[in-house]
Amino acid sequence: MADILQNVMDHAVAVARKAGEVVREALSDDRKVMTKSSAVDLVTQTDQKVEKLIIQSVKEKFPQHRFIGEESVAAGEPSILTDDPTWIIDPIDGTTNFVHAFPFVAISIGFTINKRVEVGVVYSCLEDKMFTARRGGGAFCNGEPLQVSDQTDVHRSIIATEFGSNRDPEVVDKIFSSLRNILSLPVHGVRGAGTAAVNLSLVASGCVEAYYEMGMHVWDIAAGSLLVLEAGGIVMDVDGGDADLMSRRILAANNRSVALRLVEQIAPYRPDRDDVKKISGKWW
Ligand SMILES: O=P(O)(O)O[C@H]1[C@H](O)[C@@H](O)[C@H](O)[C@@H](O)[C@@H]1O
Ligand SMILES: [Mg+2]
Repeated sequence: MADILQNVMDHAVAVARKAGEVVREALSDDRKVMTKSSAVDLVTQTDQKVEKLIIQSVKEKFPQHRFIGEESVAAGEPSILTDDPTWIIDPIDGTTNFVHAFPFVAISIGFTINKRVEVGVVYSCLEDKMFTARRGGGAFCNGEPLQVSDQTDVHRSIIATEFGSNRDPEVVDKIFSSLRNILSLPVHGVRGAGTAAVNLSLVASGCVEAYYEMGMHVWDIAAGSLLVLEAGGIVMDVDGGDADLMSRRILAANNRSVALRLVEQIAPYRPDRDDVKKISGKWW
């Protein structure tokens, strides 16, 4: 088992690095948006190209493994997490950043067995930072160990979050209600890198105390959530319950006391789960 996980880690790092090269090259000449002009959840050809590259390369080495990838799911593949070894891939986390050349873009690769993340790799490719974690083995950035912040006072904290891509007025109201509550606690600041994977790596690195969001997907958070746990932090639901990878809700923090102060301030809502989709009139 340990050997398999080491092989998975090595392969994930190698393929994330290769993917990062493709993203960096595309930054100067291939950022055209494929989505219709009014859409805010953007997709580019580079997202699709990079996901293909990652999946092909993993399939050659691990033919029995399953995949959940952002672009494959968009193309109709199921997004069901089973007990089988599964690679959970976001080829470009921060596609909107990529399109605008806003400099935080990550390749996120999580690997689960029995529905639990065992390996997490987040490559913040414009910063050239390779974040890695193995369950029980610590979290690292470019080989240096990571540790969450030791701040216990939420008033001395920076909290990361995102506005997401849902423009439903009720959802937008909830987002602003949470923000107003948290800002007026008060806290030192609120930030957002534009990518869940990078926000989670910022928690793991001790640069922000917490990150919360509702509406992102499993491929945005699978790898990063292990980084936070392995750097000594915690991951839970935004209502303080157990974390659920497929729920599209996350609160990751340096410690329980900061997390629970945030739970009191967050106005929760429930996006449709990642593993419940209506296709041709049928739920699966
Ligand atoms: O779509 P990508 O860029 O893979 O993922 C991002 C979502 O689009 C955005 O809505 C969300 O706020 C962000 O956290 C996520 O990483
Ligand atoms: Mg993403």
